[in-house]
Amino acid sequence: MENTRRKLRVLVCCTGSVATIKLKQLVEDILKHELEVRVVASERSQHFFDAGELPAGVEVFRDADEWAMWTKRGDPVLHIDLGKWADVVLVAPLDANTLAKISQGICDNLLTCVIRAWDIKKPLLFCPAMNTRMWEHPVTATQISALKSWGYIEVPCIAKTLMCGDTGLGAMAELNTIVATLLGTIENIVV
Ligand SMILES: CC(C)(CO)[C@@H](O)C(=O)NCCC(=O)N/C=C\S
Repeated sequence: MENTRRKLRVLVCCTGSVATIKLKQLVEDILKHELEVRVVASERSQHFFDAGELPAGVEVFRDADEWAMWTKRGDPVLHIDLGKWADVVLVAPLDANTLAKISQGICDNLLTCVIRAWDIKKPLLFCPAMNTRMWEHPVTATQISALKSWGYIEVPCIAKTLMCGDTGLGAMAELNTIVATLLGTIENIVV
């Protein structure tokens, strides 16, 4: 009896942290595990990666795609359709701005609209990444707690010498940690 189940679908959402320079490697690492990947890129995240360098077949969705696709009743509503498509959302990296927006329910771009409309019965993992000074500001812990209160799964940041030369917490978790947490989260999903 061949396996009639489809591959699990991972929606990787990337934001405007410099850690988005690791997106290509992250997607490649996820694809090693019989998973399907699509990417939602915020406008600022595009400064840190080249969509043309991602593995073939990995579609990247941007704010403009939402408006190009919907013009009249019956047209697809991208942020809803992407949420229905995905079995799991992985926000990697989650920058300070998007953390704040998600924690308050702000939805002013494709990425935050997908998350605002997310079915919280399905898993959502987030990988904070920001400068140490941002990480240590008390507002951060408040916002992280809000996301965890909804059942979202944090892949905690780690201490490194950051791109600006500061040394401390705020670096995105290592890719192997992110992928291991993802696999552990989805291993019991049956589609
Ligand atoms: C970029 C990378 C992955 C290199 O190892 C690491 O420094 C990191 O996760 N930085 C994210 C923190 C950040 O956004 N800093 C912004 C200003 S310092």
